Amino acid sequence: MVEFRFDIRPLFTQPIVKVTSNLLPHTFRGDRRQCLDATSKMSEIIDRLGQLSANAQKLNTPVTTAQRLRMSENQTIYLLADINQGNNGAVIGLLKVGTKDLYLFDETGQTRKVENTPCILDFYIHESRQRAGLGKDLFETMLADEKWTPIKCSVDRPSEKLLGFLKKHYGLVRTIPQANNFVLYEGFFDDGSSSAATKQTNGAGNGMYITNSPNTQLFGATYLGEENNKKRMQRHLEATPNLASQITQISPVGRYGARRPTCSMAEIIHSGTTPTKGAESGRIS
Ligand SMILES: CC(=O)SCCNC(=O)CCNC(=O)[C@H](O)C(C)(C)COP(=O)(O)OP(=O)(O)OC[C@H]1O[C@@H](n2cnc3c(N)ncnc32)[C@H](O)[C@@H]1OP(=O)(O)O
Repeated sequence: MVEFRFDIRPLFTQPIVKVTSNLLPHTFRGDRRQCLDATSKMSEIIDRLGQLSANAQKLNTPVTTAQRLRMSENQTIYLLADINQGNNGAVIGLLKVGTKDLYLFDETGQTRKVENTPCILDFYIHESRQRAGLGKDLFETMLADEKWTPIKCSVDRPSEKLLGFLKKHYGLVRTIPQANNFVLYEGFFDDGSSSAATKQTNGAGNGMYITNSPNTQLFGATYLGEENNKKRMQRHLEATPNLASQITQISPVGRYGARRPTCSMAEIIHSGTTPTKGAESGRIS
């Protein structure tokens, strides 16, 4: 347990408090002087717990510091304390969460940009109190407060212990492979609304769309939550007979879309006219 030189109890009027960029517990009430005192103490608590979490995960630098929280716009730290410990009480654990815009692969390997993805960013329970259900208490409080469900959370580089925790308490096992450090579980993209979290409030509705597909180039972003999208596109295709062939002719992006070098042999054969498809790919028919 993590004890401090000061009494933590005025900061923890309840066992779990929530702290955002103002570095004050959500329950805090006080004047300016008390406010400065509280932010200074809370900074110390966050830095200590962040360092212990980094040590536990063998990270060179902490993921969680007071400075980082102060600079963040959409991160929240939940802190768990035992106010009956010793003379000053003790802090037991930390859970940092936030939302991010991420490019993610779905189950079919399609890339999607998901806005406001709920992310589990850092999680730590002091070694002396692990495996006693306290992590679950902290996590459940966070889920209820954020109105998130576990399956809709992405997890930033989870440790073996956290993987075990998610398996044990929420039955999360099967992951969807990603190209980044985030772990997603099967079911993340499920349900009609495709909403990554029930608390998404961005202007783009559920904020999820397929990227870089020919359809996106033709029709703009395809919002997956719209049940009528397929029908809308079908109607559009029927009304525009050439469109289906245009879709296949649209130049791809990335290295496949790069301009090919002119084939000088083809130029000689065709007297400087545009190379044929065969010549373009290096073959002379
Ligand atoms: C995105 C990230 O934050 S990744 C980093 C996650 N944090 C860490 O790895 C730091 C060290 N670990 C911890 O702080 C804690 O173990 C936490 C936060 C992962 C879980 O908190 P706890 O209070 O221990 O969880 P709780 O008691 O509710 O659940 C216990 C389950 O968690 C997992 N777990 C917890 N401790 C361990 C451990 N030492 N070894 C293996 N699994 C563990 C197990 O599944 C365990 O169930 P079991 O005892 O039946 O095997």
